[in-house]
Amino acid sequence: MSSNTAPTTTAPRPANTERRIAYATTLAPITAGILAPLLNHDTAIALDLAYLPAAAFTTASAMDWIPHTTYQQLPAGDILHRHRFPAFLSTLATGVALGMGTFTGSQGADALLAGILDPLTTKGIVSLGWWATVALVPTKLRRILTSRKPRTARPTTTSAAIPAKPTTPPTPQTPEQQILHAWGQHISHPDTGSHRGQTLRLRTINAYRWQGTITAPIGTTVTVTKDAVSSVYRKPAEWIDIKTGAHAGEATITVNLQPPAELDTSTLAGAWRKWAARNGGVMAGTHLEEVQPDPNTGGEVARVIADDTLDALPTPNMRDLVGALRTNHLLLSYEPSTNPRTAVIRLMKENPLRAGTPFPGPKTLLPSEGGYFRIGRAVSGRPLRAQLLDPKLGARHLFVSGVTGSGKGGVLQLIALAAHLAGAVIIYADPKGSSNPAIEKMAAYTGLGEDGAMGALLLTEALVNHRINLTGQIKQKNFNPDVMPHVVFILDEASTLLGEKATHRKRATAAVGHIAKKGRSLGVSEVLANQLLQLAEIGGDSAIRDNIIGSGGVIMLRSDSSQRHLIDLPPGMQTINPADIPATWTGDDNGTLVYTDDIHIQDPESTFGLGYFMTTDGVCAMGRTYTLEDATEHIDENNVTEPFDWPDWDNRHNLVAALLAEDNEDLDSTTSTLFTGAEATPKKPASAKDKILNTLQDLADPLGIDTNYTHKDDIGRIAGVEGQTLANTLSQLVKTNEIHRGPDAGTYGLGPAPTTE
Ligand SMILES: Nc1ncnc2c1ncn2[C@@H]1O[C@H](COP(=O)(O)OP(=O)(O)OP(=O)(O)O)[C@@H](O)[C@H]1O
Repeated sequence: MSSNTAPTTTAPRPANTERRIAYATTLAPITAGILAPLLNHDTAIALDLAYLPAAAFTTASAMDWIPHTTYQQLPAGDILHRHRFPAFLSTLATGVALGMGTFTGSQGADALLAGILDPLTTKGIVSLGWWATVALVPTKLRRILTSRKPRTARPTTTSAAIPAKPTTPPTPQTPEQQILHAWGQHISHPDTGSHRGQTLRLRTINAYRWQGTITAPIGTTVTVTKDAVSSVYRKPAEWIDIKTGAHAGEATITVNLQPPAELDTSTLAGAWRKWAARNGGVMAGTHLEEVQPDPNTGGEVARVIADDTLDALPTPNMRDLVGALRTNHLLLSYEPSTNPRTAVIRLMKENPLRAGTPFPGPKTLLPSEGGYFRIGRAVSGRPLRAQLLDPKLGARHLFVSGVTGSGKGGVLQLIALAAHLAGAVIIYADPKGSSNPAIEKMAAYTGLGEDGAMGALLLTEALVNHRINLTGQIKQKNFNPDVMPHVVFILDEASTLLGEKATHRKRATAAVGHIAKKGRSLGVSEVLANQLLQLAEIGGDSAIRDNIIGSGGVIMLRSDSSQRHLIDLPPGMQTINPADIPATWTGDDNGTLVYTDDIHIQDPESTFGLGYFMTTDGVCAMGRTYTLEDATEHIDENNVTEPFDWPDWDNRHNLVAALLAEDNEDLDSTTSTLFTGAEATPKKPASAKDKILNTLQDLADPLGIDTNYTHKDDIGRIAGVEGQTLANTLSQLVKTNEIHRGPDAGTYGLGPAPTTE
């Protein structure tokens, strides 16, 4: 739909009227010249007097001094206006003829009319000038004088013409015409408009609103105001929106014909505009697009877009945004996207996560081509996915944080089940004791309690060391699951081993850091769960946090607000605050102020599993894990994968015992406060180092003169230390000069290597 300035079509006029006026205008001077000498004195004076106002009118008309409203009042005012210049010439010539005829009689009139025949005289020159003026009149009016077609007054535009006095009802018939007419009359009209020459082109019109484009004359800008439009169309100014168009001389206009949704604060659009996006508001400089109902939540969802004045959306303080939209944290979801100018806002009536999503079955945990499995649902309905093995990059790590009861165990169980179903080896360390029996059923090795968990950790580290050697030998650069199975090491309550007061802190920190660093290409994933993300809780080693979270991401369940400052949250997600998640779904602040015994208090439902999921899947969203209290029914205990690439696996229990003993020995040498006295000292198993040194001492020359060398196989057999542990311990003892290599390959002797002089 398009139109220019309001076409104000005048009523059809009898065709001859204009022609008659043209003839009269043309013939008036000649008629005056012929008749004037014949008039008696009184008639001549009356005619002269009548001439004066007519002359004044045509002169003023020719000079454009007469207001258009005056023409509108006159019969055939539009014709008078259109032919004002020939009318002026005709009046001029008529005045001269009238003057000559009435004041000098027939002699003067003859001289004026016939003087042209004697052009070289003064009267001839005057006559020539008069005839030239007279001749100019029909020349100007020739189109009308020669026209044979009945002529109707042509439609005119208000920017160029004067609306004629209507002879038929002038009201435009269609809504479009009415809008354009009113615009042409009151806004763009070249003489009377409030914003002259600023024309309107309509684009759309319906029962709710009309929209169009305002164009200013070249070289000027659009200055039409909402107030001006409001006054013309009798609509409140806040129903009207005027925005800059493609260039300074253009603007787009929307006039709502009924209260727009943006003004109704019970809608998302209204609340956003009035409270969130207001000047100085939490989301000033933004607007909503694609606002639509959200069947999942009974509320509304929309895209938040940065206005042209902003480069990127501001990062809202969620508390402010929740307040601005008059809602609560559990009913508002704000999801930024990778595009810094857009985000998704969801204002819910009912949080669909409250009801929880029952675990849909093992197939949801099977990895996609890219290694992603589903562990829950985001508030948008999108599945929440995590990844432990990337087909190209290798193993991924994960961090799960949340206060006690927030559902970390539930997340770990789902992750373990995904690993189990995918045929991965699970090594499970649970310092709390048996807090997740289902995971134990899936694990190839489980270490319970503090020491047990430490053993599982050291076992995983030894496996990583084995794979470092193995991949070096077979020259394998990237992880290949056909050569070695994927391993998932799960450490719950990590601070028990890594926290400031943890007994095994130093050793455990080194091991966790080592696995986090080397695990990717060796196919060993590390999944840590802890209440807090603070460095003090994870060995004081930022590399651990960075390597784990930077690898597979973090799942932040309900926690305290400081946690979000500890990691680099994805762009835009600085808004999230795990402390905003309440412990229960009922937390109505608008509840009763005064309680009596008969007031029913609803039992609260836990928000376990509810949190922010920031995994490598690219979305960072509020979501909740599937409801799965116990995974046992989905576990195949006869199908628990073991690390077939590691020969020492069969000896894992001895190995763990030796590694723990070694660690305890180190602890002993540095810690004297662990035990209160000699009587209280528990008998610890000897470490591999002790066993080897004792063996070599037993085999040494009793006189201490010669050095006896023993083959490592014999040392291992006598000391009861095997495989990798034997090799590692021997090389460690050589390094510390407690033993040295013998002249024959694979033999060792006690003490530092003898000096050769
Ligand atoms: N995904 C889930 N499905 C069903 N129930 C769950 C789920 N997650 C948690 N729960 C319920 O919430 C309770 C507490 O969860 P969970 O033990 O996982 O919390 P946590 O964060 O590990 O706590 P803690 O640190 O004290 O061990 C569970 O005993 C279980 O009843």
